[in-house]
Amino acid sequence: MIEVRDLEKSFAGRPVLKGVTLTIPEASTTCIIGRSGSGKSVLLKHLVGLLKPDAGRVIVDGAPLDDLSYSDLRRVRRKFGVLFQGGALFDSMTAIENVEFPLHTFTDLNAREARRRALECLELVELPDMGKKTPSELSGGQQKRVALARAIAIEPAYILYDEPTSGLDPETSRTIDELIERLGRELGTTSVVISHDMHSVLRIADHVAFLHEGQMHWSGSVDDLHAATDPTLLRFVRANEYQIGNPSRTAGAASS
Ligand SMILES: Nc1ncnc2c1ncn2[C@@H]1O[C@H](COP(=O)(O)OP(=O)(O)OP(=O)(O)O)[C@@H](O)[C@H]1O
Repeated sequence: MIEVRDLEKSFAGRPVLKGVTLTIPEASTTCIIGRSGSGKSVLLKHLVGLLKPDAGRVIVDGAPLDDLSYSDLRRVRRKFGVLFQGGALFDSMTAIENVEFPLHTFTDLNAREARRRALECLELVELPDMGKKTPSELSGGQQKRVALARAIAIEPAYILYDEPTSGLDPETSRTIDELIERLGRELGTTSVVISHDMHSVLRIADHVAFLHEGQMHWSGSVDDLHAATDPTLLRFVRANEYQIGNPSRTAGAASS
């Protein structure tokens, strides 16, 4: 479980997170939604200790990140796979080398074992034959899948996704959503997904957290979301061309 308590972060005196509190339960998918610039990526980076809060804390499986030594923090980071916005693959490496990278960094696997595990991961994301290609030879959707294979390579307990479907067409987005759902189910991971795409959120989320003006304005289950009456939340959802609380539209979205 990840607990975020009263998290505050400013950049150059400008507050981005103004006391964010959130609990991310295990073995489920939490989607963080919010307007562009509301601080979603900044929040995500705090979860894995890539940014240090000005105040407040992040507690991962009972361990407060701010109290950890470098080696303990490294051990906690080993629990995370991260799919950054844009995939962030290394252009100079082939797909399989990208997937092997965290295995060489975080595990004691030898070259042959790392290769075998990387191949397994490419199979899990249904790209078994793409290992020798470089990122520039892959489509946007394939790049995301390779990045996903890299994120799951070390068998993380948590996978963080920063807008995994941005820039993809609806069909490819759906494939990525299905993959996120399947990997969560099969690997038993806890997923945290930042998304603008309400169709995607409604497909994959167990819990939804709405970040607004630096604060966790609303959070609840998907059922709660359908029953929500909070005007700020509804404005955001409607601005994203989604109608909640309407089963026929929801059913259509789930199968579109
Ligand atoms: N390292 C940084 N230095 C200075 N400002 C930053 C830094 N990281 C983020 N910011 C600022 O913090 C604010 C929130 O950024 P963040 O990337 O978290 O937004 P977001 O909600 O993820 O937006 P989007 O949906 O567009 O990706 C922005 O104004 C951004 O410019």
